Amino acid sequence: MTRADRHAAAAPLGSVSSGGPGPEAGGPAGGESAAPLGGAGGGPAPLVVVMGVSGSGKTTVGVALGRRLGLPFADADEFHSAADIAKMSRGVPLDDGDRMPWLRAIGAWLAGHAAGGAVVSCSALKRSYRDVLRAAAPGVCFVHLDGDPREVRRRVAGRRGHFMPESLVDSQLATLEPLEADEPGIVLDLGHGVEELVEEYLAAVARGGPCGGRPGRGGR
Ligand SMILES: Nc1ncnc2c1ncn2[C@@H]1O[C@H](COP(=O)(O)OP(=O)(O)O)[C@@H](O)[C@H]1O
Ligand SMILES: O=C(O)[C@H](O)[C@@H](O)[C@H](O)[C@H](O)COP(=O)(O)O
Repeated sequence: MTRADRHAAAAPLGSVSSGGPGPEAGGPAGGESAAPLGGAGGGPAPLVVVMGVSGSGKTTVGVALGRRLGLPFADADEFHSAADIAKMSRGVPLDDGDRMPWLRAIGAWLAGHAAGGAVVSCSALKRSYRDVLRAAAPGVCFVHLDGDPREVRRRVAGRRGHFMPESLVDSQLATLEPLEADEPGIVLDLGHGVEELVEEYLAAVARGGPCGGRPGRGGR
């Protein structure tokens, strides 16, 4: 049993506190009005990765999006090994070698949910990391929460009970590679309200944008 599985067994539904709900903790991500929306125009169910640096709001928005879409939610934090968590807790950024098995595990989770749709929050900072996720789950759409680094630092500094120190935000920002034109996804302003961001995602889908059908519509 992985750390993620163990967490999932005990995790509450729909929590957005440190770590958030683990893989499979979601089932459908809770919520009163959790009607599965499916893909735009009756297309495939959404398979969404909410990406961005630590503190951008991935977990919070991912939970809200999963709830709104009526889809399972998983937080990539729950796929980290204990060694990864210890390393970040010491203020040492993960490297590619640390991240690859983690990304493959998240990709496997996405692949397992490709038919019904799902939402994952995962930093997915580099193109090469997103390539790993896309290789496992070709229909995935990335929702990048981007914006003011000062707001990101403020959020991480104010967050309690999370292993990620504020000192690692600069490394996260330096590592971040924005979505490229051929990567299906959208960019949203992390400074907007959570429900506003959910609405912005839904509006982008309704417009038939990059996440409006899958796979493979590039551009934004
Ligand atoms: N859109 C938002 N507006 C205001 N605060 C937010 C928003 N999204 C997240 N937060 C807050 O910012 C902090 C970091 O959010 P979190 O979802 O843990 O980010 P991440 O998963 O990207 O590290 C949390 O305290 C959360 O409540
Ligand atoms: O690739 C990484 O270095 C980590 O995955 C990192 O990006 C992630 O952000 C941490 O797990 C902190 O968790 P939060 O992003 O939820 O703050």
